[in-house]
Amino acid sequence: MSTLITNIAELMTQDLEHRVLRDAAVVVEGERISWIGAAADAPPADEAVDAGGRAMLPGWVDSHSHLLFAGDRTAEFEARMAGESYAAGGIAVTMNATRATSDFDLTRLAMGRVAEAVSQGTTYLETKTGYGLDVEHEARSARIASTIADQVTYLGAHLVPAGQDPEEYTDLVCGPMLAAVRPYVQWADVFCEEGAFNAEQSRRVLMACREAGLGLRVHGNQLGEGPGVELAVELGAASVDHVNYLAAQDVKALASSWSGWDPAVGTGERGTVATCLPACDLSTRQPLASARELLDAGVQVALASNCNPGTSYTSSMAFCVTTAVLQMRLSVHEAVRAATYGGALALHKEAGRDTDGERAVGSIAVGHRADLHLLNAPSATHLAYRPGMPLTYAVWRAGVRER
Ligand SMILES: N=CN[C@@H](CCC(=O)O)C(=O)O
Ligand SMILES: [Zn+2]
Repeated sequence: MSTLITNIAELMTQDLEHRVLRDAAVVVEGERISWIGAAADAPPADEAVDAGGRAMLPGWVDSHSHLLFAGDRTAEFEARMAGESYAAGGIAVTMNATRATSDFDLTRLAMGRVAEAVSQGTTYLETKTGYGLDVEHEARSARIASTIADQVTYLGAHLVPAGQDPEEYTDLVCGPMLAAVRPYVQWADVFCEEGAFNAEQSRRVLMACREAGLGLRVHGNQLGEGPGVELAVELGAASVDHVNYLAAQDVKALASSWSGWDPAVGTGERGTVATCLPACDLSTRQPLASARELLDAGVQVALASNCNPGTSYTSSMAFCVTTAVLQMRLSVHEAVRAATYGGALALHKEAGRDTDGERAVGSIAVGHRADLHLLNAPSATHLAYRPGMPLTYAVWRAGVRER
């Protein structure tokens, strides 16, 4: 079954050549893109969809979310808006609510969040464990996550539960908890921050997880300068996320991690993606991550929602893109790229890395997964020009029309 989507006013491909086509068309065959080009040259297909002069982008790739949770932290948010600072301790509130929720309800809640994200144009997403924090509940979160998300990250090292010895808990994370989640996860992450895990504990967790065959990610430099970025680069993590407080040597380390990468062809030795989480930064009243400086230094940047009940209770990638343009000084093209191709890069799913038989995501090109986002606007610029407007008009995920 093939579908021709024609009359696309602006097709922002986010491919390796950064092409933006005008008066374009796309043909979808099964779950992949089989043709793109000028609408006037489009081949026939089984069915046709008139895009009505709207703009099309790749579906958003949300490379950082925490969707396996129950409960609500409105009171903590209100306190923060009244001047309190964010602290890692709030995670325990969500841990208690999550543990007390049945498998059925936790699955239903997480599925609902995925549906919300997809209805806003997200077509590929990662999510994390991290609100179970014992062997049984981390394994349960990982198992449920593997049924609702495209990729799953083990975040047993999110917080040391009250009353537990930090070193003993770190042993648990590196040992029995890792073994229990291992069948369900591709990545491991650690919250390397004051009040969570120190550099030595973080290193221990990351090395054990790497030994177990997991790719690495780090929550780092969110609440102050710290060792997270340095550790992520040293251990070859795929991404370091938050990056609000960067010393000059952190930017340098991130940039040099990409020195063996050729962005024009998307090959070479990959570095550590800096993932910026602007919705979180606004909700925690942290300085917005310096995405402009990072891009100018040659770092590959992703934008992600960080959807979670504590610091960023939104899955709106459009909001992140809007903020990146209006407040972080990215161009619309750069912001959309960070929220599509950048996320794919952080998840090892970008063009050229189609090693496991699934199609590349985060860009529109022949052979890639047909993850398409049609805006109710003639150009992607409207994402910033009309902030907060519901601009998602249609979504295809792996070739299936979702909306
Ligand atoms: N910073 C660490 N973890 C989450 C927040 C977790 C929470 O407060 O529930 C984040 O990415 O912001
Ligand atoms: Zn997070």
